[in-house]
Amino acid sequence: MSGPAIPAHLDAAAFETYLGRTRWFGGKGRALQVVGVRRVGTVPGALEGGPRVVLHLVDVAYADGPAGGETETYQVPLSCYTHPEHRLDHAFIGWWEDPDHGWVHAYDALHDREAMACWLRSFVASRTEDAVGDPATGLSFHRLPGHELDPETAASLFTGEQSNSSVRFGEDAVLKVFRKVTPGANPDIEIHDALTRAGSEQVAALYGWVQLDDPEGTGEPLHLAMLQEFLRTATDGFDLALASVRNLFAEGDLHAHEVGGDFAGEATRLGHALSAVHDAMREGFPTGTTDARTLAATMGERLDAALPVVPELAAHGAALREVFAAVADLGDLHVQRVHGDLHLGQTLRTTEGWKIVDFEGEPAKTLAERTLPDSRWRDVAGMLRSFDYAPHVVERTLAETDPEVSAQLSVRADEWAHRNRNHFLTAYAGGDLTESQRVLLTAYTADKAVYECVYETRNRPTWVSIPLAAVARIGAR
Ligand SMILES: Nc1ncnc2c1ncn2[C@@H]1O[C@H](COP(=O)(O)OP(=O)(O)O)[C@@H](O)[C@H]1O
Ligand SMILES: O=P(O)(O)O[C@H]1O[C@H](CO)[C@@H](O[C@H]2O[C@H](CO)[C@@H](O)[C@H](O)[C@H]2O)[C@H](O)[C@H]1O
Repeated sequence: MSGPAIPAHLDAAAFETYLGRTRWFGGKGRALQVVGVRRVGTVPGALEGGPRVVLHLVDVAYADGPAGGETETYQVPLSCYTHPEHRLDHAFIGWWEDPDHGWVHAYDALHDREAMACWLRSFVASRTEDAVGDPATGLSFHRLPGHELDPETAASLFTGEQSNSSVRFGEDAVLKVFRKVTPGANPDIEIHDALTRAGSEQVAALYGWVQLDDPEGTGEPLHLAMLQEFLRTATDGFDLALASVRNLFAEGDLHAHEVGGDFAGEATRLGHALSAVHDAMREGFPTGTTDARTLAATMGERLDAALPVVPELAAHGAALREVFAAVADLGDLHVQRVHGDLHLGQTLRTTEGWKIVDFEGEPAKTLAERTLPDSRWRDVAGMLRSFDYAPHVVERTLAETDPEVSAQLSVRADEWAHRNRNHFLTAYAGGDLTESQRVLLTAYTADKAVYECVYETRNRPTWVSIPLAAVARIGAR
């Protein structure tokens, strides 16, 4: 811990209020208590008259969590001024008197381009492979070889829905500041590092990262942020899929292959891209085998945990358990590092082809679970589920304005999903699947749909019908 103490009571209240207002805080809607605020370092590169950027870790406990149980830790970098900065009122966190600096007016630094310029200058100062930082706090900035940064590039915060916060520097680089942090190597950095060094064309190149050495005394570093290539020609894969579906729905009499916005070519290219990324991850990380019975049991346990949250799943419980039980007969399964939470929203179409982003895995899993080797078919199943979501999201949007939306539309939705799933799968597998692969893929798809039922119930309750319908279809096979 460094720097003068800030009155603890003032801190906790200010952070508690702010967390509840942000998009990225994972505990929204729960009764939270900030049980600790740690000042862990200052970003170098402050200019005379500019803000000091002070990194804070905020420990949060929940009234509905286990008493004395685990807390979550969120990163909140503060941009500190000696006077109010009204242009940052929307990101105001608190103000207090500091023994060393007098009155401090503190704002979420991600919203402040002056503060983000300090991060960029620190990366520029950290010459390739030679970290710059503060030995007193263990904070360090790291760079990979091969890319020059311009310290004058202006910063702007991404505005989309995110569980972290990303800032782009012009059209050159994007800095993702991790919000919920856990000691240990961050999988997004770890995988981008390996794939960038291997020359993969399917990911945005890693330029650098920020870490804190051993803040918890466990010997594990804490990864705070990742700097990578900004993909300036990128369009979100899910948005592209929605546009394709709308095209099909607008052409009442035409089939998917006859419509201008047909997605099948993109689905094929996505299949090839995922296969290449999987091959690169297999080369870059340890591989092994896992007993199929263990996997089947884990899927069953996930269903058990989902039932109290989504009681409608009970009607399909027996059928789902049969699907999982079939996996148990498959013997030893090949496992490797995978993406872990792949869907169309994690794919970006650029002029140079498809890129895959966000290798952090499913947000609800622990870091240890997210970094375990797994079957490649988990990611394939994630994509298949997304090909089901896209047409049904458009269908339900249309139904909101026109409750009489035709049954014909539902048939067309299935047609779109079926066509694109098939193109993706054929490209990924390079031909037909074996019987064992089919059994495994069906189980992973069912498992993902169960996960989605829980995810939607907690985050977008009106969407839960989409994965529930998929569960019913899988169960009815
Ligand atoms: N390298 C990049 N270049 C341009 N846009 C990107 C890049 N990486 C991610 N994005 C965009 O930012 C969004 C959020 O990124 P993501 O890694 O999914 O963040 P989070 O972990 O917060 O969900 C993505 O949906 C994508 O549209
Ligand atoms: O992107 P995240 O890592 O935050 O993933 C979570 O949120 C996703 C939604 O944004 C969720 O994805 C589900 O909805 C998508 C449409 O919005 C759909 O394409 C996916 O197939 C579906 O799973 C994801 O499951 C969740 O972990």
